[in-house]
This record gives sequence, structure tokens and C-alpha cells, in this order.
Amino acid sequence: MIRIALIVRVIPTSTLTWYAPFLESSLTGMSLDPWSDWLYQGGAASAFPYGYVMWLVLLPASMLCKAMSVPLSYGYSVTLLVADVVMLVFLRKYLSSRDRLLLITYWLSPIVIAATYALGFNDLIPMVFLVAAFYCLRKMRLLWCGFLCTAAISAKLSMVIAIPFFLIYLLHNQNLKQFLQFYLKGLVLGSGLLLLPFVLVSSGGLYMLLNNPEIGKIYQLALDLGGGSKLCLVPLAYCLMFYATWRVKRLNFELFSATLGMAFLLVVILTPVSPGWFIWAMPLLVSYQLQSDRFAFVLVGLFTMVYLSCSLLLSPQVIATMDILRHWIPFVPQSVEKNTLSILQTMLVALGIILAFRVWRETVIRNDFFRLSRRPFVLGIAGDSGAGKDTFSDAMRDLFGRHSVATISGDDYHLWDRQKPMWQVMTHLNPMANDLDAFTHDLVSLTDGKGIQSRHYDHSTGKMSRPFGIRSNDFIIASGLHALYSPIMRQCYSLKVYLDIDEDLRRFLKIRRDVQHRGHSLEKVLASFKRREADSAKFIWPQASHADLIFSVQPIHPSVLEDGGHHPLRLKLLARSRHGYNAVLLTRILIGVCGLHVDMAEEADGTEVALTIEGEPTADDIQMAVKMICPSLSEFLDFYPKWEGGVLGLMQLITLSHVNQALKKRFI
Ligand SMILES: Nc1ncnc2c1ncn2[C@@H]1O[C@H](COP(=O)(O)OP(=O)(O)OP(=O)(O)O)[C@@H](O)[C@H]1O
Ligand SMILES: O=C(CO)[C@H](O)[C@H](O)COP(=O)(O)O
Repeated sequence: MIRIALIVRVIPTSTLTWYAPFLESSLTGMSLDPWSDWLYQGGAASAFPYGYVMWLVLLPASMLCKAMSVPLSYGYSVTLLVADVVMLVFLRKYLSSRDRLLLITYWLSPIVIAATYALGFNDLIPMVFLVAAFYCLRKMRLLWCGFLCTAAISAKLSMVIAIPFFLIYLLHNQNLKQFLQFYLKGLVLGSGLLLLPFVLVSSGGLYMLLNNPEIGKIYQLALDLGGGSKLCLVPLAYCLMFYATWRVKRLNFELFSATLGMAFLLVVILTPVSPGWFIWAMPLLVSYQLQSDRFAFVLVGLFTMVYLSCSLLLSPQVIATMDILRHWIPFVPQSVEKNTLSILQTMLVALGIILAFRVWRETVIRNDFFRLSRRPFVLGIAGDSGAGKDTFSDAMRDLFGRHSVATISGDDYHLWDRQKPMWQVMTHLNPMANDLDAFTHDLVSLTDGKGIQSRHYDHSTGKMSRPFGIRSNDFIIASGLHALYSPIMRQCYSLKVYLDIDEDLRRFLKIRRDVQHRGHSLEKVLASFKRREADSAKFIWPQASHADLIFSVQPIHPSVLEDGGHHPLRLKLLARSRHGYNAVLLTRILIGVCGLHVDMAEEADGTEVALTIEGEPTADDIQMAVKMICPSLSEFLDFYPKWEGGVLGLMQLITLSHVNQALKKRFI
């Protein structure tokens, strides 16, 4: 109702003197270059410094008004109303908020109402295209996203400042990097269709765009450095915000929208006297209020009140009233408004900076992705030979995606090739047979974000490969016989896992693997079991006491192991978790959703919980359970994660829920 009343009762000066006459003139001439025609007729250069999209969006309602002999200013305002509704719909879609809160924070926001309907600013139109681009980004429609970004720029050139943030998001999200080309294609397509024709066809339009006084305001707030040079604060704030975003090594959608919103907010508050630009900050202000506490409402409320006071003081009506007042009371000096305006502007900037600071603190720093970007997540996996370390490590890597994972394996740190005499003297289970210093050094380097040079032990030849580089990544998986052996190693890990497989099953699987895939004779493998027994007990098994999570895979029917593998091997999983893991939700979902049989036993002091799980979950069951237990983790996973079924799938699920918990704990 307020909107309708303002449309009917108020015709803003800018609409009356610039936009409506420009649209009127463009309808009369009906040429593809209404800007040059307008200038040719002696129109002001500041009347319509926008591209084709703004013109085309405003055209239909203007035509309708002309056909109905209604003033074009109504058509202009009604178009803004439509943009306003579309904006509300997009915000509702991508913020997925409760309607009542969205109505309060957006629809009733005095900033939108005052800037659009009372002052006539058309910033809602480019913002609708930008928010639509956001929505397409969320839905991974990247071609559309790129296209809509150029539509926003065509509507208002200033929207170009958003593009670098879209690029950082796509480049810094390893899962999405592969799809960057679609966004670029959308940009190229949009530029070809919407921007290039404007540049080629309309010299008048270009002139109006480049002489737009609004753009000059960006350089207005500056510190005089002497000698005629200035330090311009708006570009400075934008560059710093861009750098801060670039430094966040991994961005999720929430971080991306928060940092772009903050860049907009800073540009807006530091640009003097641009009430329309405040609409750019609306999506950020709305989402901040929806996610934060009551104080956010108070802060945005104060910000809005100061904004309204500033805009009011700048409105022609108030200026005219003061002039009349001055006519009767001559001692009311000009400086009264100027000083009041300065105080209000200062308050606005101060509140804006506090808002940006709080958004950074609450939205960015508390974000799991931000936590990950500061230090990689390091998963340590230890266990005896044939316990399934490589199999489990590969299954975890296939969830996060090769592009996001760096792996090191203990086998690659054996000290000798198979041909060397020392091979016969010591078993590999003895730490002395391995270069654990190099393993630790490489683990520390990768954890510290540095790349390493590694070699690979080839089980088919028994030789080490030439050195090759491994760069650090968001997730590091270090597996090996001694991966949890030393305190320094253990300090590197975000999560420590020990594989404590049933001894008969381990021997069964190891024989099968070594004979079938590594070309060893059965006698040699059996002899190695004997030779290694003492070292296993001495060096490998004690590492279980350092693990956060222990997986024991056991055969449901041990007799199957003796019949030469003729019957299918059915396994059950015993998962023991330490350090206060809450297994209730997991248990409920494993039983209720995956239909498994689960026994849960907890230590009286709550330090250890043990789950015995029997049944054959499918890969789809595991995927669904992960979505239910740790929904926020899905953003960390590969675009097409490879889910496993059975025991391996259960290990993926339980490990992911521990990763989730460990990420949450990081900055407590
Ligand atoms: N959960 C599982 N279910 C079925 N088979 C498994 C499972 N985990 C491992 N295996 C099998 O057991 C064998 C040994 O596994 P893997 O090679 O991963 O062990 P490892 O601990 O890396 O051994 P090593 O230290 O000797 O290199 C492989 O053939 C693998 O296919
Ligand atoms: O214990 C082992 C792996 O953990 C292996 O026995 C060790 O890597 C040597 O491998 P291979 O016998 O294939 O040369």
C-alpha cells in the first residue's frame, strides 16, 4: 500500500526531469540509439546514463502509458514495483527464509521504499539481474549466471564491480573450477548481445555513460597526499575487500555472497550522497538480519534511520523549505544543514563499517569453509599391512575429489628397494626400515600449505620412482604403517583413524591381494606373517591408542575365510569413537533410514562410544545418510562424489561425520 501510495502521490524530480522525458523522446523517435537522439535534441547528458537492458526493461510500461495517455512517470514507477516484487521472489528462493522475516527485512525496508519510490532511483533493476545471477550460480546454471551478470552491467555499469568476486568464487572452489568456462561463455555471450551493440551503435550513450556524475563520486572521498595527488578511499576499500576475498583460499556460496555484499556495502557508504546505491547492499543486510541475532535488527534499524535522515536532508523539498525559512529568519545559516548532514553521513559510515565488521565476524569467520581455508584438513590413517589403508584412503579421496586432496603413503618412505640386503634383515613394520623423518617433514610441510617432493614405491617392481612434486591441498590424507607413530605426526592431524581389522580377515585379504595383484608367492606371504608378528605387536598395534576413531572390520561368518573364497564375504563394522562423539543421530539414521542393525555402547564417562553395524547399505543409502547427518558438508565434497556401499561406505559416512565435528570444533 505504501508503495502504491507513493507511486500515485510522489513523482520524484529525477523521474520528472530525466527518466520520463528520455523515455518519451525514445518512444517518439523509436531508433536503436535513443541516447544520441536525446543529446541531439539538447537533452541533459545525465538523463539516462544506462545501457540497453535498462532501456528495454523500462520500455514496455512506458509504451503502455503512452498508448493510454498516462504520464510516463507512472510507467517508470510501476516497472520499479515489478522489479521490487521479482527481487523479493529471488531473495526468497536463494535465502530460503521464513516469509514473515523476509517481509519485515526486505519488503518493509524503508531503504528500498525511500530510494525507489520517493527518490526515484532505479538501482533495483540492475540488482534484480545480479540477484538472478546469484540464484543461477547457486543452481549451477553458469551460462545463465554469466549472461545475467552482463545484463546487470548493461542496466548499470557499476555492477561490473561484482564480476571479480564471481570469478574468485569459481576459481577458488576446486569443485567448480571445471565449470568456469560456462560462466565465461555466458559473459562473452551477454557482452556480445547486450554490451557490444551499445558500444558500437550508440556514441551518445557512451558519452552519457562516461560523463555520468555518479561515477565521479567514487573518487570524491579522498585524502590529499599533496602535489595534486589523492588517496581515493572507495577504490582502496574495494581493492582491500577483493584482496581479503582472494586470500580466503576456499569459498563456499555463503562466503561469496557475504564478501560481495560487504564490498558493495563499503563502496556504498564511502561514496558520498548516493542514496540509490544503498539498494545494492540490501541482499546483504537482509541475509545478515535473517541469520544473526536481534542486535542485527537494531543495527540495521539504526543504519536505516540515519540513511533516511540523510536522504531527507538532501531532498529538494527540504532544501526548498530551508530556503523559505531562511528568507523569513535570515540568521539561520547555510551551515546548519551542512553540519547536520556531515554528522549524519559520519554516523552512516560508522554504522556501515560496524555492520561490515559484524558480517565479517559472524558470517565469514564462523564459516566452515573459512576455517578450512586457514589450515588444511589432515586425515591420518594407520593400521597393519593389508588392513585396508589404501582402500579407505582412496574412498575418502574420491569423496572430496582428486583436485582437492593431497595424499602421502607410508610405503613411499621405505628406506630400501626390494633388491637391497637390508630388506631381509628388518621387516617394514619396524620404524627403522622407513624414513619416518622424511614422512614427518613432508606431512608438516603439506599441513603448512607447502608443496613437497616425493617418490612412489612400486609394488610390482620393488623400486622407488623418480621424485615428483605434490602440492598441498584443502584435504591431506596421510596413510601408512606408522602414520600415528610419533607425537609430531599426531599433532598435524585434524582426525586420526586406526584400522584394526580382524586378524584372520586381514591375512585373507592380504594373501588375496599380494598373490593376485602384487605377484608374490603364497609361501612368501605366509612366511612374512610369521616374520612380522612381533613387530606388528610392538610397533603397529599400540598406535590404536592415539586414534580418535578406530574401525574394526570383521567377517560375519568367519568360516567363509577358510573355504577359499567360494562363498560371498559378508562383513560387519565395529566403529569406536573417542573424544565425545555424539552417535545418537547417526545410530537413528543407520537404523531408520538405511535399515541396518546397530548396537551402540557408551563408556560411562562418555569418552568412548562403540557402534557395531551389520547389514549391507547401498551407496545411495550412504549418500542420503550423509545429507541428513552433515548437510553443510556437501559443499566440501566433489561435484560428483563417489559413494561406496557396504562396510567401506559406512566408513565414509562415519569419517565424514567426524570431519564435520572436527571442523566445527576448530575455532571454539
Ligand atoms: N572394506 C573392505 N572390504 C573388502 N575388501 C577390502 C576392504 N578394505 C580393504 N580390502 C581389501 O584388502 C586388501 C588390502 O587392502 P589395502 O591394500 O587397502 O591395505 P593396506 O593397509 O593399504 O595394505 P599395505 O599396508 O600392505 O599396503 C585389498 O585387496 C583390498 O581390496
Ligand atoms: O608392509 C607393506 C606395506 O605396508 C609391504 O609389505 C611393503 O610395502 C613391501 O611391499 P612389497 O612386498 O609389495 O614389495
